[in-house]
Amino acid sequence: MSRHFDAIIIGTGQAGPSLAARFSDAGMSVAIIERNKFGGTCVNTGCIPTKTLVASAYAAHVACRGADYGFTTGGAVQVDMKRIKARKDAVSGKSNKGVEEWLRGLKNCTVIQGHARFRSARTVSVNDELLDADRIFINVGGRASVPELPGIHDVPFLNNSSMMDVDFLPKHLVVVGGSYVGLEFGQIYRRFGSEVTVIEMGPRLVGREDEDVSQSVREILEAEGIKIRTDAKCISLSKHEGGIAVGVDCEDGEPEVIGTHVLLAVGRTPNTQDLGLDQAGVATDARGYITVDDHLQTSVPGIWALGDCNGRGAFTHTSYNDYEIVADNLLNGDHRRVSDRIQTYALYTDPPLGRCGMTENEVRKSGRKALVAKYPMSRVSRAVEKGETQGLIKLLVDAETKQFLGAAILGTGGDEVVHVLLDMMYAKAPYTVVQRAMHIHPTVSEYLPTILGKLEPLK
Ligand SMILES: Cc1cc2nc3c(=O)[nH]c(=O)nc-3n(C[C@H](O)[C@H](O)[C@H](O)COP(=O)(O)OP(=O)(O)OC[C@H]3O[C@@H](n4cnc5c(N)ncnc54)[C@H](O)[C@@H]3O)c2cc1C
Ligand SMILES: NC(=O)c1ccc[n+]([C@@H]2O[C@H](COP(=O)([O-])OP(=O)(O)OC[C@H]3O[C@@H](n4cnc5c(N)ncnc54)[C@H](O)[C@@H]3O)[C@@H](O)[C@H]2O)c1
Repeated sequence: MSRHFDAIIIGTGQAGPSLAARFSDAGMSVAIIERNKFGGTCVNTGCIPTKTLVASAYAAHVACRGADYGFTTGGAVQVDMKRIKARKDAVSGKSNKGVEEWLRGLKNCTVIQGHARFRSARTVSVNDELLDADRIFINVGGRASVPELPGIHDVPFLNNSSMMDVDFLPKHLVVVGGSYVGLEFGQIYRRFGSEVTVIEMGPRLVGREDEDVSQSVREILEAEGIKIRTDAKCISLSKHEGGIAVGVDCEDGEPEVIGTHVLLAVGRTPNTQDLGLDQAGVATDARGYITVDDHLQTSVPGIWALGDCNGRGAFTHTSYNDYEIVADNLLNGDHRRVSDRIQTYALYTDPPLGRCGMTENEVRKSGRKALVAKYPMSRVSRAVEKGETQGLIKLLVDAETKQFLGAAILGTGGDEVVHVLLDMMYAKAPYTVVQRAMHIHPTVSEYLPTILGKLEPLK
């Protein structure tokens, strides 16, 4: 005998809990299953704890720059890693508790802790119990990838989850992977006082971005004393009397980096291998991501996949947007589609990189006629006043429609300012709307009309 629900949700990431609440409000009976911590990656080992650490690192960095602003701290800035971790744990813990209490308080929702596994297209097992529903929603997220690097089984290494337990200052943190996870943690620990080396196998950091953006990010990190090794074609790990030796095999520089700790930040793997997807007939791609259509339905009618596990996004906002699409389509008879959303994200180094739409490289590849304008942050007066002049602004516009194609804002406030451009893209408005708008002084946004005045054909 199985227990029947109108809907079963597997995982409490960034889509599952909101979906449970919407269904519960609509009078549907819902079972939501979580095998680990409520709130998933973002809440416990991702966005929330890392951005809390970014804030501590920023405060320490500004304190170290006291002389630039006209104050002294009465000695060298000392970080207390136990207190930094306690602050991070408090912020993250509050959110984790909030998700659990919210779910347990929903009137038509049954919260079950345990590992869920499909037994058929309509049945799921958890803790030796069978549940069934006509609609099942998968929100199982992902975990840090562990590539089969030579020596990987011989040495200890950290990932984004185990980094959450670090309450000491690594003497020399070697970060393998020069993208979101690696660069955010790398800068955080450099600002806390660790020696940091980032090793990236590609030719540049944040390889999805344009060359000028990658180069600018690199200069910002190097200026803080982070060592960067790109083109590390053959990475290996081995024990060393000084800690761990990371073989880098770069085109230039030392062939080995000796660190006390290694952080692996080389991408994510979806949590789909132990879900019994074959029992339900749900298809995955070669990398284990659940294949979905434009409405997020899987290969099996009645089963949807939301968040990182569907490979259609890898951010909290894409997972939350998946929830909005599914809920609006099912409950409001809407026809929302994944393909209607515009790519956007931020890299939370300091200064941050705010991005929306296409990169310059992507625009070139698309072959369309475009206009581009670039402007250094050092000429933005708000940045000068704040003493935070690193970075650049780049705007891309379609030459014929005059609509924005994309933007990169690497600089103070870049994660917020980019929304001006993003919303114009959703509105399909021409760039002249922004150019004629009056903005507040002194802000980074007030420069957008000036920068748009410098648009020229993309060569
Ligand atoms: C270090 C780091 C920093 C990040 N920072 C940002 C950021 O600043 N901004 C941003 O937008 N994104 C960020 N991300 C990405 C973001 O965390 C994820 O995209 C987001 O959490 C979406 O996850 P999700 O909803 O797919 O599921 P998740 O949050 O991964 O949750 C899935 C849940 O399902 C549970 N589960 C899995 N399998 C089962 C099963 N069989 N049975 C029961 N439960 C199961 C898991 O325990 C987990 O709780 C960051 C990620 C990392 C790693
Ligand atoms: N600010 C944010 O929104 C944020 C922050 C952190 C993480 N995230 C999410 O988490 C996901 C994972 O981030 P990530 O940085 O781990 O992965 P990623 O896929 O963004 O980057 C992995 C990096 O590691 C490199 N790499 C891969 N294998 C390697 C190897 N064997 N040796 C050396 N380098 C190697 C890649 O070239 C790439 O630069 C991202 O896709 C992102 O969506 C988002």
